[in-house]
Amino acid sequence: MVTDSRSESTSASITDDVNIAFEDITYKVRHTLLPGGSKTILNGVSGQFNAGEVSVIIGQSGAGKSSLLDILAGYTSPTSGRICVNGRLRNEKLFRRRSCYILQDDRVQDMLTIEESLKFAAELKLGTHISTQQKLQRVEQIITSLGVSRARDTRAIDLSGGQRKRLAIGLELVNDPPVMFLDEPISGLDISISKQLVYLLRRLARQGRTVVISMHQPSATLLDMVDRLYAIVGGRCGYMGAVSLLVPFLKEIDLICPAYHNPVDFFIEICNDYEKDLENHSKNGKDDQYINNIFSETESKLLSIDFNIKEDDVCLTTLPPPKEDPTNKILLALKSTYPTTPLKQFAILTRRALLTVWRDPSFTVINVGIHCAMALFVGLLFFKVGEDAKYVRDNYNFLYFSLMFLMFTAFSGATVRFPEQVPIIRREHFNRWYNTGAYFASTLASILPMQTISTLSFCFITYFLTGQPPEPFRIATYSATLLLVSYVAVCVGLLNGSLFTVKNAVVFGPFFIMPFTIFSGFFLRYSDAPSVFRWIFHISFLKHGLVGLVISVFGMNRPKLVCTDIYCHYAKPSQFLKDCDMLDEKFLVAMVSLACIGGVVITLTYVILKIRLKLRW
Ligand SMILES: Nc1ncnc2c1ncn2[C@@H]1O[C@H](COP(=O)(O)OP(=O)(O)OP(=O)(O)O)[C@@H](O)[C@H]1O
Repeated sequence: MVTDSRSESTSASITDDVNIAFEDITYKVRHTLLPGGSKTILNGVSGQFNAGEVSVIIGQSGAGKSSLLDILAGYTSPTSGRICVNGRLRNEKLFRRRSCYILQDDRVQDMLTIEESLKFAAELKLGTHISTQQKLQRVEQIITSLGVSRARDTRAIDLSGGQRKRLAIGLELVNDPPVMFLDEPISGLDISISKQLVYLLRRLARQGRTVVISMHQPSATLLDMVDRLYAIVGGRCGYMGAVSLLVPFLKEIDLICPAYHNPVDFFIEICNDYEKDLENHSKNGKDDQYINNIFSETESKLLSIDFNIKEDDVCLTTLPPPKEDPTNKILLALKSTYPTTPLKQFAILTRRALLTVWRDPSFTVINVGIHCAMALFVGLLFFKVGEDAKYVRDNYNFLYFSLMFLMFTAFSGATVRFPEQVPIIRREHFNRWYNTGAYFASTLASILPMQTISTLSFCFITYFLTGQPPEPFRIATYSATLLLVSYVAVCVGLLNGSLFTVKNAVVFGPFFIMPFTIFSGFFLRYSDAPSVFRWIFHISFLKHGLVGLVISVFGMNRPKLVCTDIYCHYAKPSQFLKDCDMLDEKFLVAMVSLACIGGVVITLTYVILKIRLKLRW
């Protein structure tokens, strides 16, 4: 029956069917740590979704539709139960290679246009067995099929809610997966776009894909394009079968749907009152007698209805499968989960991130502008303090302020980076666009150039305005120190952002930075600190930064300074180094320490991001 129904497909069919069956799925969540503090979301539900069909999960809000979809897509694990693919226990890794999950959250890259987003997706998600020409053709087909041709050059930030939703769907259609899960894909779309979208999904299903969609309450027009209904009532199955058999099913338990009434509307209205009867009658999803004539019914209905949809506007051809033997399951399971190599992923993601950064004025013009404006202000405030021994203390204050300013700007800019991106990364990573390492490296590669420009602008303006020694070697060490400090601050900001949401990251930010500030050596010298706290100086990147700056300006055998007063205590720079507890400090050691702290923070951030994506927290 499945094969017959595919004859309407205009293009080649998917070669291997993926039929999904699930049995006794229970899903519980803990809302408190106290005993008994768990809530059962799904209660022993069973059912099956087949290739070639459009299956729709319906139910009231909070019934458990998204939870079931999350479990079927492999996004969350059930507390108990079995999921089988083509009659055998599902292999998660293999399944993820062949499926995509379009979540309810439709966040996309705001600074990219529809066409750019789709092209980046095609580059990342389609392997080398697809030519560039085919990739572009695919992008064109998706733009036309989703009805977004007129907005193709509009940045996502300026799209309407419905257009963003369609873009989010289009991004996952790029690689032509055999199994598609879509959570509420038509919410926020008008009826004509909803029809076009469901019709597209139906055509994709007819090419042999397994399409499972969750919807609140599909309208009668949409129902005509649906093959299988799976109704959830309070975490249990209330019906599984053909749309046309829902009314007879209800009649068997004396629930009569009024004539000319949408049966799904009727079902949703009465389901709460008859929860137990519905569960018993459908055997919690185990009864398959209502799925017998799914196709013949819906096909005949559909052919008799004018959908007012232009066939050519809703068409996606199937893509050639990768050159691998799909029957060799062991080899496939061992192979990388991603269609492109990590290096290629890194290159594409870096290009995408740089384009995004370049288009976001807060990261370019404003960032550099603020650094230059602040450098001019500070430079004038501490004008020429570096030339006179009388102002050595002021010069020291200037050095510390520079350190703090660059640290804070770098830290706060990086802090919001991950929390803003996590919903997007989570979706893309789950749908196997790229691995965490490639994404992480591309984030660093896209932040550091802008950080370098901003920091160096600040460095050079202040260095000359404050009258520091015009010696190339000192300029180089001074700039290198500030650059390294700002890079480490970026890493600490990323670490903070990898742990929290935007709000919490901003609240916790100062707590992250405070220990480094107190133990920087500016407020409290190493030798004056209680010995129990001294180790913190060694891990404070600000301490090593301050050492680097002070040595650059006052160290490295700097000759006696000019003194315009009767007496200058710090005319000899070595006296100042002694009083700062820095006489024995080495510039190189400070730089190596900074690099090591940066390395540790980067590694920690990467591990946390990886865990966060794995646990989907
Ligand atoms: N982690 C969780 N902790 C506590 N309750 C949860 C958790 N996840 C889901 N729930 C609850 O489980 C129920 C089912 O949630 P689910 O999102 O699956 O419903 P839904 O049918 O998709 O609803 P909607 O159509 O409104 O999206 C809801 O009452 C929800 O509050």
